[in-house]
Amino acid sequence: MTPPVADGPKTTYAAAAPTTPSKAAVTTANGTHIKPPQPTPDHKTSDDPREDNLHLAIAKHPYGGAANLRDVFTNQDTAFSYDKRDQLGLRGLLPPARQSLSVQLLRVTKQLRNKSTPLEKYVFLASLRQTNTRLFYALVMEHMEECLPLIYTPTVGEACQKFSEIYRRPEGLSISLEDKGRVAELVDNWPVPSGAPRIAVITDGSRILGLGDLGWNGQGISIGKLSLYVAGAGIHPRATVPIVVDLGTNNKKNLEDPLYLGLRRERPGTDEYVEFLDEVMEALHAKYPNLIIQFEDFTSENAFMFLERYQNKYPMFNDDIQGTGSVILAGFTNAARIAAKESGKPLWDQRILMAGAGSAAVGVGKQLLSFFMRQGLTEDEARERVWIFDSKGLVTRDRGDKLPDHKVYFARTDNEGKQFKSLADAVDYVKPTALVGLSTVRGTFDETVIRKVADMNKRPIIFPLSNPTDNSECTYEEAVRFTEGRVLFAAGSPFPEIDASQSPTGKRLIPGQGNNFLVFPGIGLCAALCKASRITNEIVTESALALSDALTQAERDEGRLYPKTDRIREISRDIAVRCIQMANKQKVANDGGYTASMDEDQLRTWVQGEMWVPKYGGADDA
Ligand SMILES: NC(=O)C1=CN([C@@H]2O[C@H](COP(=O)(O)OP(=O)(O)OC[C@H]3O[C@@H](n4cnc5c(N)ncnc54)[C@H](OP(=O)(O)O)[C@@H]3O)[C@@H](O)[C@H]2O)C=CC1
Ligand SMILES: CC(=O)C(=O)O
Ligand SMILES: [Mg+2]
Repeated sequence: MTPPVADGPKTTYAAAAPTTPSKAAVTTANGTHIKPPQPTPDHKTSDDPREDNLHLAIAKHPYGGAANLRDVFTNQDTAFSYDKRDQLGLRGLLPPARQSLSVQLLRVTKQLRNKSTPLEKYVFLASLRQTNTRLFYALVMEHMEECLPLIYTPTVGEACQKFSEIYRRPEGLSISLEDKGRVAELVDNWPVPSGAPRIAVITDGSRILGLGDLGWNGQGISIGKLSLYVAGAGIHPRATVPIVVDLGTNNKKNLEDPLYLGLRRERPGTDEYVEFLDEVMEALHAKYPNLIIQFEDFTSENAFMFLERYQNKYPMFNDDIQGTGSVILAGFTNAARIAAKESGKPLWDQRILMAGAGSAAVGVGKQLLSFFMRQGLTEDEARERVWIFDSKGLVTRDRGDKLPDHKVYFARTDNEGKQFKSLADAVDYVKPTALVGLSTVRGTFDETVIRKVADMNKRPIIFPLSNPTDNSECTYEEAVRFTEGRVLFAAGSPFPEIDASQSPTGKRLIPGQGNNFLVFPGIGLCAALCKASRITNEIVTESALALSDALTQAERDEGRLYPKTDRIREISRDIAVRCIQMANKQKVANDGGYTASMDEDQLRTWVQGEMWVPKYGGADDA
């Protein structure tokens, strides 16, 4: 992520000693010893981004030992062995004690916990990532549940709002409209050899979480998402490219802020926008043909437009439309099973009212159709079970306003001329079994709305999914209180559990976190490993089914709708396996038949072996 120091020779990344777990024989679950076929010639390059033991290749730096400490990927700080200190010219530049990664972890955990606010913790963690990448990821992975809300939602929201203010040093690519015509040159400046980067997250900062247009400050979202690719799916940090395309901002506050680091201009019209994005996509693809590009936090109309424009041309997906659709399909399937069991009604007998009709809501609505269709409903019957509600009320064909294309599919025609301006009225009309919130507006699920849905259902499904926490349609505490603890709940940002002593049911209650971070790392890992030429809708749906299946019996017994987040690596691996199988079925895997030749156990072992682990290697971890 952070480029290596600029004042020395290029990193020795390409020359690092290769590890070749994929060539090793695989022992399957039944004990068979099978040697997988050899990879295609370009499958393993000397740039292989899994390469972890880069420090082995560091030579004594011509500008002095200190330069070795400044390379964030190779730096081990106090863990450098005495031999290596001699070899690299580090004697005297480090404290005398030599400490292992685990002792370093104790120190940084303490330092993190000594910070008082989430934003201070965010800044501390960002500084650690920019100083010693492996220690940062070891910390995040050791304390996943504690760190996730700091490097991701909700804290990343506040960090993006103040991104220019808390800026310390550059991370990622900033491609601005001023660079039009020379984007390829900028991409060439990215200091990682061609072939190595596997995943980019690109935002234009125009709709960051539910916080609106933050312009260049949206770079924090690309960085946050890619940190989860590394921590959650084992993508090598140097194989990630956080990108902000800066086309200006319509955020007056940013434009007037002397500290703001983006372009000081308003956003251009659609034609200029598209021409620029085309240039960016071409430049990235030309240098890195297998790069997976995740679109993140574009305004809804642009999100749909670019997905349609690029999805059959490049290996890309839109996380807000497709990732969110997948993660909510998984949680909804698990919730619907519980509700159906208790009500005795068929699994398909659901009526979903969505507050919000943007990229996320429409993405979720479309994925939910696949749930109904798997129960035997036709597409039209499935669509009849989903209602969308926007800032003007229930979306109907005869409402009188011109609907953008993405709303037309779900616009109702069965309302007999009646319009429903308040969500409470829409609830009376629809009689939903499930409320899904992707409206960006706190309080949309107020007491009246929640109590109505609670009166209609034994186990009401309520998913307030807007981020960050302050934008959530309701809190977990409210949902539990107004449903007497019967709610089946998932929110976009984390909420605290409710202790048995405070719970209306007398049992500990655990909220779900329905957030696309549970699926996008697995989808990206799949696409990167099998070099997918396209990320098809079927691959995305498969990720949802795999996530739903990932829930263990123990987790179900605790009432969870999603697996525990500290199992994210295992979940991402299993999602990647299922998605690779789907990619092979759809003939979009581009690895010369390498993954297609493995059975599921072999594939799981191979995927696991490809996942990067933050450690110094050998004796240096001791
Ligand atoms: N949990 C997760 O994994 C994810 C969560 N999200 C969250 O979803 C939210 C929405 O994202 P996105 O769809 O891209 O954003 P948009 O801004 O495109 O969509 C917001 C939608 O909400 C509607 N809306 C606004 N006010 C109200 C209201 N009072 N009642 C009902 N609807 C209202 C808007 O109406 P109109 O169309 O009339 O303007 C619009 O349709 C964000 O907060 C984002 O953080 C997004 C992706 C993933
Ligand atoms: C989670 C996410 O992608 C969003 O809130 O936009
Ligand atoms: Mg998003």
